[in-house]
Amino acid sequence: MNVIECKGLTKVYGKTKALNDISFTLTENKITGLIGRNGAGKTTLLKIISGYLKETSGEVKVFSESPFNNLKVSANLIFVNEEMSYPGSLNLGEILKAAATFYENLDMELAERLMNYFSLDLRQYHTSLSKGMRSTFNTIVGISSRCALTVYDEPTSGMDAGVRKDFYRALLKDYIAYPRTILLSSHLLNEVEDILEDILLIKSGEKYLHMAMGDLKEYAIALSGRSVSITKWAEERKVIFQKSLGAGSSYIVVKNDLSALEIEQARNEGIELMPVSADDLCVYLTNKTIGGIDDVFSRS
Ligand SMILES: Nc1ncnc2c1ncn2[C@@H]1O[C@H](COP(=O)(O)OP(=O)(O)OP(=O)(O)O)[C@@H](O)[C@H]1O
Repeated sequence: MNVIECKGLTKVYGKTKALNDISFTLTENKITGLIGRNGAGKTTLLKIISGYLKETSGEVKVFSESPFNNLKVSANLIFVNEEMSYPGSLNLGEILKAAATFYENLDMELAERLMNYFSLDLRQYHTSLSKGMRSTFNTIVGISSRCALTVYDEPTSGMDAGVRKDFYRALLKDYIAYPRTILLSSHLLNEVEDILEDILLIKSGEKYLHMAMGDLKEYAIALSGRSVSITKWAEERKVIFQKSLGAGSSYIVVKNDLSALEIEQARNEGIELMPVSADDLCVYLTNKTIGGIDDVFSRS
């Protein structure tokens, strides 16, 4: 079943086109990572899906309905981000109780065990929490609500490394026990790649790719060797990333569509072929230039 369907989704803020003609479909019970650089449009996309913002044009359907101001959609969806605010008069325990009246699958026992593990007191107030503790509480609400669609926007912002790891582990464990559709945004693919099944990469408001994590790991290949040989290989294909290694050597990343014959030919020319990590590849694909930051310092 399709949980999210976007067709030609566009969002314009004044003169800024935050999303430009994005189309994709998410099927149920998968964890998808929405990856993109600062300003790529991740928050805008997640807010439209979650019904907080209206699209400018195109179509978005969540559980086959338009999500904007739609109570039926919001009862089955939780959007977790750092802007989550709660009535100041309620303590954390009361917030959880109020959430349980809206989210019928909320597991209060799990929420309390997670609160205890992360040293959060049910009697504390949201406003008195540190940034990292607020994120931790918000993610506890997100996990224990067990909504059919859980949307996280940079859920670990402010958390220390230990809490981040624990959060992703808790999310994965609960997801395995209670499968649901999870869409989470991050700039840092290496932090989330172990729990992702699919990746949706956006760049400057446009969909760049949407594929299984396993396919992303095979998407590109790096060639390293003498610059004269590498230049020849680069001429024949689209280069995703390139850098000089000094002493007449270069490194390029290209799409992994080399034939067995080409691979043999490259090796015979003394070129080393290497895999490219999914994390590095996402950075290269979303760089503004194919040389990355080195281009700024290059005078030639
Ligand atoms: N309320 C707004 N008014 C005007 N422009 C906005 C508004 N919200 C976002 N934008 C612009 O839309 C674009 C996408 O912003 P968005 O916050 O969706 O990106 P993002 O990928 O979530 O970024 P980050 O990773 O930095 O949080 C940016 O150019 C941003 O400046």
